[in-house]
Amino acid sequence: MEFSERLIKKGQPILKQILKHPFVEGIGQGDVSKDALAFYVGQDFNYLNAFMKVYAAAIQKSNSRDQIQLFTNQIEFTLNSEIQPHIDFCKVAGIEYSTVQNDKQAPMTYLYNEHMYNAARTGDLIDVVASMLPCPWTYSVIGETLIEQGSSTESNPFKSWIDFYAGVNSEDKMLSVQLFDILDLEASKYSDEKLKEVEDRFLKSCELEWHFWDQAYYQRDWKFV
Ligand SMILES: Cc1ncc(CO)c(N)n1
Repeated sequence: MEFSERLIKKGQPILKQILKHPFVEGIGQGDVSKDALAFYVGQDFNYLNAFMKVYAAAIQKSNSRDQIQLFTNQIEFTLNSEIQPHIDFCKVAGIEYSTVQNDKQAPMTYLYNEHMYNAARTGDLIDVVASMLPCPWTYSVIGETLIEQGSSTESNPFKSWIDFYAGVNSEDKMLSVQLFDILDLEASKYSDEKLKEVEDRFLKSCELEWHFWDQAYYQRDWKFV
């Protein structure tokens, strides 16, 4: 079995939980609380800033110009295109995008960002890519699944959000395929023991995706700090 197949297989139980999460189901049903949406966008703005910096680490660790090109395109996409889904959520929440851009990192955002930075600091390209992949992977599956479920209707206020991650995500989907290809290419260089570590980084990021939705749904912030 290819390394990527193994990760996709092991990630299925978490992916299923993500698809069942009330925030994600709420997007499908066109019904998520304004507080949850505002909290999500503030945290996701922060997360995507970290995500772009981790792409920069992936560039440092790249082995070819094709890889450098891929990561460069992705930074550009995150910076200039991925603001659209944030604007979609802000519109439904009835807030200005600028009002959440200085929100402090909540605990799970901190954990997820630090988890990626750890891979950037201590790992090789394979560690960095494994920690980043659940981001495009889970969102492309969310988008596709919501489309398949018939949720992208004119009356759903999240239509544009769903279409972005399902359709534009032909781009996101292609991206996850390309990133899985990098993992397979790199995996051949490493021992089973090392690949177990890489798998752990990947699965932790999958779980952190679930926590990210959950944190925003319940607006869980630091309690004492
Ligand atoms: C936390 C998180 N994961 C994935 C994506 C998709 O890029 C996003 N915007 N935020």
